[in-house]
Amino acid sequence: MSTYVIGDLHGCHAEFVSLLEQLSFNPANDALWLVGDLVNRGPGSLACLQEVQALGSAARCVLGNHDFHLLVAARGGGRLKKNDTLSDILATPQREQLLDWLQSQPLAIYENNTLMTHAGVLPTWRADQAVSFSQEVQAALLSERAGEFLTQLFGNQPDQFRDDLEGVDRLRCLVNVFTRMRFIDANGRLDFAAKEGLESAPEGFAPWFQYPRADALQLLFGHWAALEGCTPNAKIKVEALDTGCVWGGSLTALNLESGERTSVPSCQPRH
Ligand SMILES: Nc1ncnc2c1ncn2[C@@H]1O[C@H](COP(=O)(O)OP(=O)(O)OP(=O)(O)OP(=O)(O)OC[C@H]2O[C@@H](n3cnc4c(N)ncnc43)[C@H](O)[C@@H]2O)[C@@H](O)[C@H]1O
Repeated sequence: MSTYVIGDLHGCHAEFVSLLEQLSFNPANDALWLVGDLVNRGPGSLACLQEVQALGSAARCVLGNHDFHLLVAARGGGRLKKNDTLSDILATPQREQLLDWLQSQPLAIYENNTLMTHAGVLPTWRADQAVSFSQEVQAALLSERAGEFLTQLFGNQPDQFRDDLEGVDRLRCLVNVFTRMRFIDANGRLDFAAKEGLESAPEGFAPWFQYPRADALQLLFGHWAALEGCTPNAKIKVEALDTGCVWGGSLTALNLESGERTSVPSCQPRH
């Protein structure tokens, strides 16, 4: 039995199928963890959602910012953007069932001293706190007022988590840490402007994984394609899994037991 962690699919269905074949993935014996952003930008968002859902309990995933973008577009009054590739999901007769499934996914998965989130966690958050914060957001997503929550979700403030934050401000801040974080300052304040490589760090900010932690937790994340799967000068045990498939890079799986990485090349044009 093997556990494979796969980076951002972003609708790259052909590459997903090819990677599972290369791994000889067997849902009866193996487990699949997905770091989120199953959909958008690539051509096969609907097929990716269907494929992951069809794997049943063999696949576990966390929500990414583009998964939230889909939920907000479908159920929170949001608008699609010019380059979004989500129309096939919004038009399919399976739409409500697929969205219900997506909306019920967590933002953090923790097992065997390993924590998976889409973008990362703040260095001050213990694993049990991250799981509890994920459960807070999940409770809002599963509540009767989920539509109202999705309507108010998007925004960049508050950009610094404090435990006394309440209501939708607290939830927005938690979602932004879990799904959008890249650079933070020494006080844990998030920057939302810089999206490229480490050279794009704003003054006084550093990648979240360059701050030390008090524990020896292993962190798994995707989201940051410009890292090309690397975490230079990391102060923690961490694996970056987004190798930019949708940007013409590759789709990568990490075998959690052996530490071995397997990649398949992208079918998308290089950006
Ligand atoms: N609470 C909330 N508030 C607001 N919005 C919310 C939200 N929750 C969810 N959202 C959603 O999140 C979006 C904003 O998220 P952001 O995280 O701010 O930005 P993004 O550009 O959408 O990031 P993406 O996830 O695509 O990252 P990637 O590294 O692939 O790509 C980033 C860049 O990297 C570049 N890149 C890729 N590969 C590279 C490489 N090898 N080298 C250099 N650059 C590379 C690409 O060109 C690209 O420009 C909003 O549009 C909204 O829909």
